[in-house]
Amino acid sequence: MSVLSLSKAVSSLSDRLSQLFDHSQQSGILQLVEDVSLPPLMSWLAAQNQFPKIYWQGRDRREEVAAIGSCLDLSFIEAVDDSKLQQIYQQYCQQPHSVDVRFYGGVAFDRTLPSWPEFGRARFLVPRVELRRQEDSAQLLVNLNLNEQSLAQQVQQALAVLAQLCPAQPLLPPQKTEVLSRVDVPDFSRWSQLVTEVTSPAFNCHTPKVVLSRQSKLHVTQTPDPWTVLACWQGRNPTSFQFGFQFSPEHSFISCTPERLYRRRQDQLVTEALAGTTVRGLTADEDEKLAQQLLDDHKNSHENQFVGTHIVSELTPLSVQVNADEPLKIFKLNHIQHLHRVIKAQLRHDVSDFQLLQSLHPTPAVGGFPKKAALQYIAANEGYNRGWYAGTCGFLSSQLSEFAVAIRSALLEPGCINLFAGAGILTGSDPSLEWQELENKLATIMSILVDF
Ligand SMILES: C=C(O[C@H]1C=CC=C(C(=O)O)[C@@H]1O)C(=O)O
Ligand SMILES: [Mg+2]
Repeated sequence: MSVLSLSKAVSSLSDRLSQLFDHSQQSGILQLVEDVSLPPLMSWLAAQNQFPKIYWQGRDRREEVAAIGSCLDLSFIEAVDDSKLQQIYQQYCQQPHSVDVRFYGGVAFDRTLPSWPEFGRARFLVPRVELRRQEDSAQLLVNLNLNEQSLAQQVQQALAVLAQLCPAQPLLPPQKTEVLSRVDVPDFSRWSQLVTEVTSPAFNCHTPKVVLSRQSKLHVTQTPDPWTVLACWQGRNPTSFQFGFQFSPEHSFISCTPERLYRRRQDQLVTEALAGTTVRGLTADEDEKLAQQLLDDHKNSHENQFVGTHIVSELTPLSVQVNADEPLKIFKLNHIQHLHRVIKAQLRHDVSDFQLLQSLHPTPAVGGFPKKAALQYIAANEGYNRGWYAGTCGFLSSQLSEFAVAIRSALLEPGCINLFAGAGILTGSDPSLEWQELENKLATIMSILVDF
């Protein structure tokens, strides 16, 4: 049987929705699925006028998702109530008729602090409509939440969303943005003070690593379309995760991050230590030499080691077995390269994604070591609110969950683009070199946004 085009699959699903029969004993999420031949998902998402909009592509390109609307939206503005989140999640995911319910969302860098409006300290949702590409299959899914409303009401809402879908439009490369001004927080002089303090023996003896970061606020004449920017970013770093959350037309958070927090398939977990950075060479020889220097460099290996050791010690009580790959490898991006160590674990059967998120996030690749002291120092000294930058974003489902670390990211708002970059500060860090590392980490997105 030939696979339906998206427009035919939408009509077929609409027909099926209209014919649904109300069994009053039904509860939870009812999911309708059609196999479909999909258009390019980012182009499709960019063309839609309904919110929220979510995009996700895993680093190994095994899953790509574009989703709009929601039938369940869990937003934690004042505090994250883990037990409530977990309870609601389990209630929706352990029902016999839920084929494959996924919760997409994110957790802020420091969930004990106020975060960005709309994004909250944590926000997870079950979309109304999802387009999913997985390995060789592609599906259109519609989710109905029978715990919140009657079947008839949910059907009506789903039909309205399907009726307003727009066809995908080709995405053109983004126009260069006119930057009126750029404000860095912290600025270089404050950054130097902070790096000097963190590397001083008096501080270092209790908190040996802090990942300091900077917000670069670009005031622009016109905010670009987030999906056009993300599509271009994806082209430059295809081996990174790409994701975006746009809860309303005004604000969007996009990321093209190389870093995985974890991927879990049943009880098999893959995570990693990604920290330690240098630039790419202009020739293959120079690139190789830079990679070797990075592998041999004491400060950078130490920077990575804090992350690996912490992850292994957090995973050990949750796992039957934990293995960290030896030796360290190199992860190459468009402008920079990182030290990389893969860590695998077989989880104990009673371990939930919420436990994993709590124990792994934030790793010393974005926070520091010890975690609590580093987070306190960041909150008191960095001078801006990180929100979802260096937070974690991804999806939860009963069989498969995956989260990326939200670095190499941008928050787009009316009239400004906020870019973020951080660097691990420890013994051996030099303020000017670490500042240059921040610039190197922004090089790809800056080359997409502005003319040099
Ligand atoms: C915190 C960031 O990068 C982390 C991940 C990889 C390498 C890092 C480093 O070498 O400092 C950082 O720990 C960022 O890009 O904003
Ligand atoms: Mg570094």
